[in-house]
Amino acid sequence: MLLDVNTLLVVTVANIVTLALVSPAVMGLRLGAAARAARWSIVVHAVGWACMIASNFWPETWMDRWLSTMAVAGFAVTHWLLYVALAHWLGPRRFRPAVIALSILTPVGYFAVFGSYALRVGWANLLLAVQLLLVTWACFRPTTTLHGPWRMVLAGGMTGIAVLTAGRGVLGAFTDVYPTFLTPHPWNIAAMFLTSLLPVLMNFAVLGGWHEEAETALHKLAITDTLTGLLNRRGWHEVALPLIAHASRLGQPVSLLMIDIDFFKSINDRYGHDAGDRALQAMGALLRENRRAHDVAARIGGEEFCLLLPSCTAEAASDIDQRLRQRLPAIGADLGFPLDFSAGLAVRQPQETLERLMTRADTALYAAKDGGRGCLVSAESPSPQPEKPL
Ligand SMILES: Nc1nc2c(ncn2[C@@H]2O[C@H](COP(=O)(O)OP(=O)(O)OP(=O)(O)O)[C@@H](O)[C@H]2O)c(=O)[nH]1
Repeated sequence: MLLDVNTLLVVTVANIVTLALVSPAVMGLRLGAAARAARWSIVVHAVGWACMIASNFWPETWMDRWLSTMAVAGFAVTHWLLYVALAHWLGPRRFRPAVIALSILTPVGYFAVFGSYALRVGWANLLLAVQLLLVTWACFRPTTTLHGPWRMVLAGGMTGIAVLTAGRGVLGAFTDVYPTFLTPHPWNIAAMFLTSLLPVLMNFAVLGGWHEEAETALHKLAITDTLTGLLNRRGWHEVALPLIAHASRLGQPVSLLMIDIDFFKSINDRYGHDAGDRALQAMGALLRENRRAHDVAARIGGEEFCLLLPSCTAEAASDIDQRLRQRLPAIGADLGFPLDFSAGLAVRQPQETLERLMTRADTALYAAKDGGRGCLVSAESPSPQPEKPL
C-alpha cells in the first residue's frame, strides 16, 4: 500500500472541511461561548488548510507567500480558539498571553522570513508546536465542575500534532531531507496521515466537552428553584444527604432550620401574586446572603425554606435565626409590606436520617405557627443513641 502525501493532504482537507460544514447541523446554531469558539476553531482550521492547498498552485511567488501565511495564521488562530473554548469550559487557564502572542507572532514571522525555506518552516512549525503544547496544558486541572475524559482525548490529539509539527520544523530547518511541503519523507507521510486522523478525534473530543457543558447546565436547572435561585427540593436532597453522611462519619453536629413565611397567602391576596414572588425572592436572598460556605439553603415548597447548618449547635442555629429576623424590617421596607417567618429547629441526633430530621423540624415549625408565628421553636430531641457512620 502506497501512502502518498498528495492523497493524504486531500483526505485531510476533505475531513476538516466536511467537519466544518456539518458542525452547524450537529451542534445547532444557538451555542454557548465555549461551543461557539470550538466550532469556529473547526471552521478556521478548514480555511487554513484550503489556503495551504491553494498556495501550492503558485509555488515560491507572492501569492504563495500570502496564502501560506494565511494558512499558518489559520492554524495558530485554531489553537487560540480551542484555548478559548477550554477556558470557558474549565475556568481561567494558564499561559493566555503566550497563546495569544503566538497566534500573532507565528504568521507575522513566517511572512517576514518567507524567502528562506529553512527559516520559515522551522519558525512556523516550531512555534505552532509550542502553542499546541500550551493549549494541551490547558486541558488539565479544571477549576469548574467539568472534568470529563474528553479532555484527555483532546490533549492526546494535540500532543500528537505538536510532536509531528515540531519534527517537521526540525527537518525543514536543519536538514535538507524535507525540501517542500509535499516531500514523500517518512516523517512527512506520518505527519500527514496523523493530521488527517487527529482533527477528527479532536473534534469528537470537542463534542464531548460540549455535551458535558450541556449536561451540567441541565442538571443545574433541574436542582435550582428558578424564582429564588436556591436549591429546589430535588437539589436539597442531592446536597443535604451526602452532607449528613459526612457529618455522621466525623461525628459533627448538624442543625436544620425549617422556615415558613407567615400569612403568605394574605400577601398574595392583598398585594398580588407578583408581590408574593418578590417576598419569596427576598427570603431567598436573605438565606443566601447569611449562610456560610458549607450551609445549604433550599426552597422546598411554596413558601417553605430549609437551612442546613453543618458543625452548628442549637445555640448557634438560634443565633442565626435571630440574625435573619433582624434583617426583616429593612426587607419589609423594601417590599412595601411587612415580612415575617416562623421557624422550626432540629439538631440531628445520632443515627437520624435526613427525612426524620426534617419531620422533627417540621413539627417544631408547626408548633411555632400554633404559638403565634414570628418565632423559633426547637424540636424535642429523641433520646440519644451511640453514633455509627451512616
Ligand atoms: N406568589 C407566589 N405564591 C405562591 C408560590 N407558591 C405557592 N404560593 C402560594 O402560597 C400560599 C401558601 O398559603 P398557606 O399554605 O395558607 O400559608 P400562609 O398563608 O403563609 O399561612 P401560614 O403558613 O399558616 O402563616 C398559597 O396561596 C399558594 O398559592 C409562588 O411561587 N409564588
